[in-house]
Amino acid sequence: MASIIEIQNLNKTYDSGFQALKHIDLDIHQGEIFALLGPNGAGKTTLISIICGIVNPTSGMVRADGYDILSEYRQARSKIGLVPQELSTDAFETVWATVNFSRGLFGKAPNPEHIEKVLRDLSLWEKRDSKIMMLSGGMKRRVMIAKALSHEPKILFLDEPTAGVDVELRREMWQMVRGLREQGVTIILTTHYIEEAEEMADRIGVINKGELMLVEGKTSLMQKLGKKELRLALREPLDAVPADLNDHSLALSEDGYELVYSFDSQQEHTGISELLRKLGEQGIDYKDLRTRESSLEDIFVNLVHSNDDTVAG
Ligand SMILES: Nc1ncnc2c1ncn2[C@@H]1O[C@H](COP(=O)(O)OP(=O)(O)OP(=O)(O)O)[C@@H](O)[C@H]1O
Repeated sequence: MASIIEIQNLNKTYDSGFQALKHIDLDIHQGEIFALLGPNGAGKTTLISIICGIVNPTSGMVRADGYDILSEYRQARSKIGLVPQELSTDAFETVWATVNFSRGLFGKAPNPEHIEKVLRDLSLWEKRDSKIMMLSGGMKRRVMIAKALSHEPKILFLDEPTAGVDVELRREMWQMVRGLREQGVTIILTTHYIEEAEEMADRIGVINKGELMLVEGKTSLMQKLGKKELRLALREPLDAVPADLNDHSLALSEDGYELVYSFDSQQEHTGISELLRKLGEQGIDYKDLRTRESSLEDIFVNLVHSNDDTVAG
C-alpha cells in the first residue's frame, strides 16, 4: 500500500533535556484512518506537531506526500490539515470568512465552490453567515475542521477530536470523519477514548513514553491479543482447581466461587464442552455462566502496563 507519510528514526529531545520521542519509524497508508493511542504525556502531540512543522525534530526524517517536512516545508505543509486540541477561532468573524481566510494562509487562490462543499459536508452551510461566537460547541469544532480542510489537504490530523464532547456529538463526529475518508482524505487521530479507535480506525499505533510500541491493523490486533473468558459461578466453593482439570487454562477466584476459563477466540475448538462435561463428572455444579471478550481497552491497558513493568524492572 502506498505511504502518504513516512517517518524514519525520528527523535525529539526538548530543550529541557526531556526525550519525548525515541526512534520512531512509522508509515501511514494513503486513505486510511490511523489512530494513535497513548496515555498522557506519551508523545502524541509532539509527533503530530513535528509532522505539521510546529515543533522541530532533533533528528530523523519525515516526508508528507513525498515532501520532506524540513527542506520542502511549504509543499509538505500544504498537503496537511491540522485540527488542534484547543478550539481557537476568531469569535467575531463569520463561519465563511474564517474558513475562506484559512485557505488564503496557504497561498491558495480563492475557491468558493470548495469552501461551499466543505461547509455543506460539515452541515455548516446554513450557518455560513453566523458569527463563530453564536455557534454551539459542536459547531465550533466543525468550523475547526472546515478550516483545516479549506486548502484541500490530502492528510488530516485530528488531535483528540472528541475530548469533552457528549456521546451524541461524538457519534456525529465519527460519521463525519468516515465521510472524509470516503472522499480519499487520510486521517490520523489521537485519542484517549479507546472506543473511538475501536470504532473508527483501520490501524492503530500505541505510543508510550516516547516509544512506538506497536502498529497493527485493528482487526488483527484484536484477534492476536484478544482473549475470551468463560466465567462459571459455582454453587459450592472450591479450595483449588481440581487436579483433573489442570490441563485446562483455569483460574479460581479468591473466595472459591468462580472458575474462569480463558480460551483463544480464534480457535475452532474452544474446549468449552469438554470442560463442562468434566465439571459434570466431578459433580461441580454452577448456577450461572457468562462469556466475556477482551476489548481494545483491555489490550491497551495490558500493553502499557507490561511496558511499565519492564521499565520499572
Ligand atoms: N516544550 C516542551 N518542553 C519540554 N517538555 C515538553 C514540551 N512539550 C511537551 N513536553 C513533554 O513531552 C512529553 C510528551 O508530551 P506530548 O504533549 O507530546 O504528550 P501527549 O501524548 O500528547 O499527551 P496528552 O495526551 O496529555 O496530550 C510530556 O512529558 C511533556 O511534558
